[in-house]
Amino acid sequence: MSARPYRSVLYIPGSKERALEKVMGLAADAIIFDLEDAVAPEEKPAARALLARVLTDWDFGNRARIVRINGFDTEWGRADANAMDEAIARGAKIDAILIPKVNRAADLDAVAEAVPGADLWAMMETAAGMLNAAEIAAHPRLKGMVMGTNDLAKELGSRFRPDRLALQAGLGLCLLAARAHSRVIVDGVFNAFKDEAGLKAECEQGRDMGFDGKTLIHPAQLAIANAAFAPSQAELELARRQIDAFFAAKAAGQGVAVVDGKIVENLHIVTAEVLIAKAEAIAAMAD
Ligand SMILES: CC(C)(COP(=O)(O)OP(=O)(O)OC[C@H]1O[C@@H](n2cnc3c(N)ncnc32)[C@H](O)[C@@H]1OP(=O)(O)O)[C@@H](O)C(=O)NCCC(=O)NCCSC(=O)C[C@H](O)C(=O)O
Ligand SMILES: [Mg+2]
Repeated sequence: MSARPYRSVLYIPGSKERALEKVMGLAADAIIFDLEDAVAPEEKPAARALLARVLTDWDFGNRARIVRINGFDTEWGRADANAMDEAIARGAKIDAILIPKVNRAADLDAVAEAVPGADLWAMMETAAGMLNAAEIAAHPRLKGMVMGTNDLAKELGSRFRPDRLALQAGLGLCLLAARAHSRVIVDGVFNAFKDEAGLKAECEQGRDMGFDGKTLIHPAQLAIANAAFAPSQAELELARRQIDAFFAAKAAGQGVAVVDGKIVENLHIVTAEVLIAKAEAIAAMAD
């Protein structure tokens, strides 16, 4: 699990200078500067140049900066990677390059070579990607995975359902792969950006499954994701009581404590400590 919070990961089209300015005042834990699907083909060269400039000259604070490039099988992918590599050499702060439609681990190699100065993240959004999630997660340069639930639904031919039944197998496979290799993993976007109740429900589903956060498409979605993926006061209070009770039991020579009628063992203490560390990391983001 990552020490840095990734509750809210906001996509911004790399072509929209106004939105790029606006994000410097928004409470996003991470930003995906998009050169892929949010940017029209005729705008891609200008968006690439704009991103290289703003990532060098502007201060995006402590938000993680992730650039989604076009695939290397398109006419824009290599130029995107080269532009970001050159920007890094000039001092741009780019934490990671996000590669779309990753099908297998070997898809990461060419980007790893082209941009040696940034971590790699993978869009998990194809049927082949789901089946190869474990080898993708094991790639030595990979640090994070992002669910691309729109593309995945398109490939599967599945219909939208509030419970995301058709996507559950893929979400679960990617989550297993990410956790097996200690990678960050964030859930897909919720397209109906004016539907607050729907977003809240989907955030809570992703959180309960184990995702670190949710990718978002509009600033109005930030507060809901930040709240859903942060530990609540009640959870923190319980975690502290579990820790106190466990160490009191241990001092008395017992390996198990009971809190609120439930057993607390070593493994629950690890979970409680991770929760408290997450709350501290979130508080540090706000400083
Ligand atoms: C969805 C939008 C097209 C809506 O745009 P718009 O109608 O302009 O929204 P508003 O008028 O409500 O905007 C209000 C202000 O907020 C700023 N804004 C809007 N969106 C963003 C943003 N994403 N980041 C930062 N700031 C934003 C506007 O500039 C307005 O500011 P102001 O001028 O001060 O009033 C639009 O939100 C949008 O384009 N969203 C991003 C879409 C996107 O990135 N899509 C690609 C990623 S999703 C994807 O690809 C998923 C994956 O691959 C998969 O397969 O699932
Ligand atoms: Mg996609």
